Amino acid sequence: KLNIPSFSDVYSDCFSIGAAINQRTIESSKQLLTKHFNSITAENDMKPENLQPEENKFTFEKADQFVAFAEEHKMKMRGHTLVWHNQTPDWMFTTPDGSVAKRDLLLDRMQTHISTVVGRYKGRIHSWDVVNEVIDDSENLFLRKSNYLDIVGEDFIEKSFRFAHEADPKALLFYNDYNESHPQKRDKIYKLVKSLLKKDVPLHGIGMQAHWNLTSPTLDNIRAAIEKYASLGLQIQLTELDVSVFDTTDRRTDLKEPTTEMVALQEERYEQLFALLREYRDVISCVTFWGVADDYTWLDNFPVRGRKNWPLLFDDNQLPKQAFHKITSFK
Ligand SMILES: Oc1ccccc1CN[C@@H]1C=C[C@@H](O)[C@H](O)[C@H]1O
Repeated sequence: KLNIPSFSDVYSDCFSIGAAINQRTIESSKQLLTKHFNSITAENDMKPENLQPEENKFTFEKADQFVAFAEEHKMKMRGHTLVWHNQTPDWMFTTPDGSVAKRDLLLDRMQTHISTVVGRYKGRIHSWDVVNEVIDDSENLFLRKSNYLDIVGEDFIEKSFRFAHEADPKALLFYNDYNESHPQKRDKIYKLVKSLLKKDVPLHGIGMQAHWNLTSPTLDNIRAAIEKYASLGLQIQLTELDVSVFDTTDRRTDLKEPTTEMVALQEERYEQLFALLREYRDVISCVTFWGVADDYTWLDNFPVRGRKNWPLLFDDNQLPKQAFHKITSFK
């Protein structure tokens, strides 16, 4: 049996190695988690709808369990996420009589949510995805249209960071987004973050979600994005890495397992990606995968519900793929 090295040990002088977890995988992948990872993120259980499902009714049991697990196993914890247009309950934007909330009410609720959540885990959560996905994917729009933008206005973003910083001045605060290596979106993320830094907003890093596939984004575009974000003097983290075996337009549903060509391409892709990430180890502080092993990935339901995917470094029997061996034997 191959002697399998610890992923996070091999990368200890590069960056932390993280994984998104949920109630099921914290048990089913416990061995892999404690051996290979030194950072965890709650995949869904620390999103607004799961922490404050009703106004002033906070449900912290699961988050408490994950934070305790991280501390027990000397892992860092990433808080995901405080302000996001998705997975946020409707009450946040609605007055008690059912009309649309106004600016001051929503700002109060944002401050309550952020200060209660960040305050509860003060000194225990190393970094927060304070704001998630506010840049629009279309060419002619800067900020994504959302309830936050419509009701509060553009300053909902800086307010979010200031609320979080007040609640835990030591936590590292991140702006997090996907398609972050596409030149156009990259430039808009850069513009937003630069404008926040100019206003002395407490923002310490950029989260590149890194939901990638076998061909996109190109290594050149990833390199250019890392360079551009690093030029702001911020730390960079990959926060949701997976390498889908399907490209964004491929809706095929016939496969019961990845083709041999997909396996070979994914192996090559992971080897190239980690060679590039190691080159930028001075600015990259953590690489978090959006899952542990192929036996559970959000991509089994996105963008095609019920379509199996095999995006991670451990297969659906929780065994390391050849790609794992390739990226842990560079020394
Ligand atoms: O790749 C995307 C394409 C369209 C919308 C969102 C995303 C990524 N959005 C991420 C994915 C999964 C969720 O669990 C994360 O919280 C979210 O940040």
